[in-house]
Amino acid sequence: MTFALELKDLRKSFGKTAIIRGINLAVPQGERVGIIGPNGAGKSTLFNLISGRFEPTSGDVLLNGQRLNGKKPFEINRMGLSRSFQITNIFPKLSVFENLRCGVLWSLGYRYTFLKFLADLDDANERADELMKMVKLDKKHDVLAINLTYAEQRALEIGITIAGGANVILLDEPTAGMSKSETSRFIKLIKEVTVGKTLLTVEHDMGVVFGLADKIAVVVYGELLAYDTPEAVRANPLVQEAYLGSSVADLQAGGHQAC
Ligand SMILES: Nc1ncnc2c1ncn2[C@@H]1O[C@H](COP(=O)(O)OP(=O)(O)OP(=O)(O)O)[C@@H](O)[C@H]1O
Repeated sequence: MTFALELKDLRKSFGKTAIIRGINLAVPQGERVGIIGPNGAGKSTLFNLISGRFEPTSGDVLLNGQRLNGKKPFEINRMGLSRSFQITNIFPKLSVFENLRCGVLWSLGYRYTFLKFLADLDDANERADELMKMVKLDKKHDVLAINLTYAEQRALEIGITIAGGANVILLDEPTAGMSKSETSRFIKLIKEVTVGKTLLTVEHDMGVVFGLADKIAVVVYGELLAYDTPEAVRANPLVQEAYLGSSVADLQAGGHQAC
């Protein structure tokens, strides 16, 4: 079976310090995975290894069965993996529509060839319109990104992240900074726009993780402590032990406190 994403004995050290210590994980197409773990456990490092920002010290990352080792982030993106970077993908002085069209053109591999640009433009306009509806920003067509609310900017960012049709999507704390009601609307939106896609999120808010993920990967001290359904993870004594103090109650409740 080919998995959408596979990590094989993945390791990363900075100097002599081992941060990721032999992670094995196989994620089937269409599964939504929440990555949780105490502060400093290695979650961001893991994301950076998967998206090609860091080169593994040893081990493999496979995307749709293809080894990613040595590939640059933009090459990995073209192979079907897209990562959001909390607003930084957005051009503040472009409109919602223009931002999404840029995302589409970039994903089409548009390389400033004027004739190719013209040929692609109709398709790109159509796709940008479709994305705008998907992320519920169709009423904001001409609004400059800088003038959107924070939650709308995050929605635009998701639109740009999925613009190229990548089948594996990585989201860093997608609801960080949102109010409770914005958060639940946003979880619904993420679920809608990622139907059929493989989704990985790094998230501190347990309410978001338990609301979004089919499976939860628990990373502790650079190792995968558990990879299971939210119910099984919540009941796992090893996981509870890793989350000392109030976070145990939080885990059990699947509440909205940060871990
Ligand atoms: N580029 C780097 N060079 C050296 N050490 C690093 C580097 N990046 C991360 N680390 C170290 O690796 C460890 C894991 O960091 P990482 O950011 O991956 O953890 P995390 O689980 O995402 O933490 P948090 O939940 O606090 O964001 C930390 O001790 C951090 O200091």
